[in-house]
Amino acid sequence: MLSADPEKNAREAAPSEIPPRSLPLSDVVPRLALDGLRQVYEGRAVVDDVSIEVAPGEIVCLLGPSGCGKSTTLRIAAGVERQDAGAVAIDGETVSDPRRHRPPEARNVGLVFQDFALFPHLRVAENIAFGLKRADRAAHAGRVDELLRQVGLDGYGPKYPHQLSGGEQQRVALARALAPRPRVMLMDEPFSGLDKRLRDEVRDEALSVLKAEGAGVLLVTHEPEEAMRMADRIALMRSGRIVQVGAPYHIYNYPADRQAAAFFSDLNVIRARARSRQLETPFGLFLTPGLEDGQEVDIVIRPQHLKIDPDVGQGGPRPSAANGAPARGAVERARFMGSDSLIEVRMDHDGSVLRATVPGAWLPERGAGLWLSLRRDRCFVFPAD
Ligand SMILES: Nc1ncnc2c1ncn2[C@@H]1O[C@H](COP(=O)(O)OP(=O)(O)OP(=O)(O)O)[C@@H](O)[C@H]1O
Repeated sequence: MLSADPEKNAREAAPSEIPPRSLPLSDVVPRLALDGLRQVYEGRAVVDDVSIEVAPGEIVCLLGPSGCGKSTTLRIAAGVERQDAGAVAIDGETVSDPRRHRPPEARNVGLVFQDFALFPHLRVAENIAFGLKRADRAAHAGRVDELLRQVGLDGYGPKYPHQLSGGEQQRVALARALAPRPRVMLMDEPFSGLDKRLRDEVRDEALSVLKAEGAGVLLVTHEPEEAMRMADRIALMRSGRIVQVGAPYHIYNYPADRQAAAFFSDLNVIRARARSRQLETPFGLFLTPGLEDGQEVDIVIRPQHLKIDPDVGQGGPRPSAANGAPARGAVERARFMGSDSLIEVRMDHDGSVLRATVPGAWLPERGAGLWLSLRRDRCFVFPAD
């Protein structure tokens, strides 16, 4: 039975699919703990009561649209900005609150920010060695070579920054931040300047090194796919607040609200009104015992979760508990997208267009009849916008 609580729907629909959530263990002191951070600019709270913990060896991605406060949160964690309220602790020790403020260089954090700056007059190897403590520099002559290899820049040590592309410079900045083996690594879109193949390689290598060393990584990105690929946990931000935290699987499959769902993919939305504890729709009944009579809701489903059956003139597939009843429509447009095909279907019952994706290449003719069904275990029901 569906309720307006998507987590409850999901739990009831597919309990065996839910993996354990990778929350930090409560008896482990977090590498980084942000507690009730708040920052106000020009009368607007751009960071509003943000709390999150990063465990040793954990990668947490702050994910959200442009301007939602991700970078400001990271800058406060680094100490390059002072918060109006809240506290930052590293390995259990408070390094900043409204009364105290330890500067960034005294926090044992690695920083990789968008506006990274290399020393132009120093060679690549010297730039990286700068990240090592003075005493370590001589003792770890091989460390610079190891770091260069990790970021895919073997042999670049003698070059100067101006001889490098933007992406190469970015990787030198990453190596410099990795050099002192920081306990906390703060990264703001650190791989954005790299092309896809290189980005995957450098990212996987850098993050596995950080994980192996037990660092806590807080990483900012606005790309959902990147966050899903990298994160142990994603903290979804909107308008200065964290709206949901969880493992990528959890955030994707059990979004907190419609906007959270929309952040990861296109959505189909079917508006309905509750009556006698159910929703009557062209796709069959949805039982919604938790809804009041008259409440308007949106039934939301991702394009890849619609079930498609070609109309072969026999009235469509039989209704079932898993998929409800099918509704008929006609192909408006079909496009090949690379790994899958996107089919836009104009529905007979109300002329609305629903989008469905199928793996591989399938391009039915415009006007071809199709039956669409909504997989009940993949539907979310949210209060109407
Ligand atoms: N020093 C500042 N003074 C005034 N407003 C600021 C300042 N720094 C940031 N802002 C505003 O605070 C909001 C949050 O900015 P922030 O850089 O944290 O967002 P973001 O989520 O990292 O965005 P993006 O992904 O575009 O980098 C934005 O509206 C920004 O314009």
